[in-house]
Amino acid sequence: MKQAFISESGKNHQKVMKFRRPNFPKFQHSFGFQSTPHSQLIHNNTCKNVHIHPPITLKSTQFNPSSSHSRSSILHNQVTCGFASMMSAMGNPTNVFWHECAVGKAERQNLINQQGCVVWITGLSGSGKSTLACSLNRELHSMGKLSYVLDGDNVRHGLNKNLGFSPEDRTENIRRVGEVAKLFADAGLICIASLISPYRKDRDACRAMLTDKSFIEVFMNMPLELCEGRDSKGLYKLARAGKIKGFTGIDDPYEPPLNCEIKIEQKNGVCPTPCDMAVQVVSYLDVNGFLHA
Ligand SMILES: Nc1ncnc2c1ncn2[C@@H]1O[C@H](COP(=O)(O)OS(=O)(=O)O)[C@@H](OP(=O)(O)O)[C@H]1O
Ligand SMILES: Nc1ncnc2c1ncn2[C@@H]1O[C@H](COP(=O)(O)OP(=O)(O)O)[C@@H](O)[C@H]1O
Repeated sequence: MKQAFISESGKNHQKVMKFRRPNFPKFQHSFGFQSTPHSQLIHNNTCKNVHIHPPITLKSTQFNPSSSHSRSSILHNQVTCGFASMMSAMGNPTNVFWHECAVGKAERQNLINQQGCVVWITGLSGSGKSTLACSLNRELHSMGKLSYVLDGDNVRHGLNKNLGFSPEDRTENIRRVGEVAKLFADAGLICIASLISPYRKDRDACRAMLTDKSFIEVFMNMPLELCEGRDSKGLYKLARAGKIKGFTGIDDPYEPPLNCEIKIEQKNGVCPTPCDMAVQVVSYLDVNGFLHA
């Protein structure tokens, strides 16, 4: 049987994966793993990353790394499997293989003495996302830490300039930024992504792209009245006048995070300064070991 099936077995994306292939009779495992909601089936000639809980060890006899027909690498509790016989997941290209390089994320991180991660800032327009992103970027820079900002507004001038604000376009906007952020994190950088990212499922999909707690969701928990009062771009006014349709917080929903790592909010009706907001995030990064390799 030239297929690898992944079947649902329980809640929260816990699934059972069974590999069946005549050339590898021993390679027939069932284990729970986290994956994206879309990954049901691995198709021919593709590779797939799965996050294994708990970590497992696969004997090398189960794979033949020198064979052009099979390939596998195991990093911590993440297994990368590539099988010529597998069939690709939804919409994935066929005949595409994963290429591993000699210099990996760990080496890059050692070089710059930090750990790659994604700081994902979400919140209403006007909640202070860009302000925090820039302030955090500056703070990290002054500490000798390498970071890069992916700002929703800016990315929409280039990579995502073909996207609007329909739910589908927002989902695609966030997916692309999530993928780019993942690459930056793999490069060893602290990637600061600042987007409204109003839908929980889209943010969760970005979280699922990363492993080992390196997705840090920061919720700008500012009341709509404050954001609207700021209205630095005049967009709320236009939205209230019906001149912009589907504006987040007015006639398009914002779904607040349920389990974010960091919440930035007012205290006694006073908003923290940009510097204080950045310090809050920096101390999280420090305590959680991201500021050293
Ligand atoms: N309909 C509608 N809803 C919300 N925001 C709108 C809209 N139209 C334009 N803008 C401007 O686009 C900026 C948000 O872009 P994002 O890429 O962060 O949005 S999203 O994550 O895809 O929802 C957002 O920037 P910020 O104010 O910095 O959040 C707005 O300036
Ligand atoms: N902590 C803060 N204290 C005071 N003003 C702020 C703060 N954060 C943001 N602002 C102001 O609010 C407005 C919107 O901030 P911005 O960072 O552009 O929000 P967003 O990126 O979420 O749209 C700007 O004029 C900015 O100067």
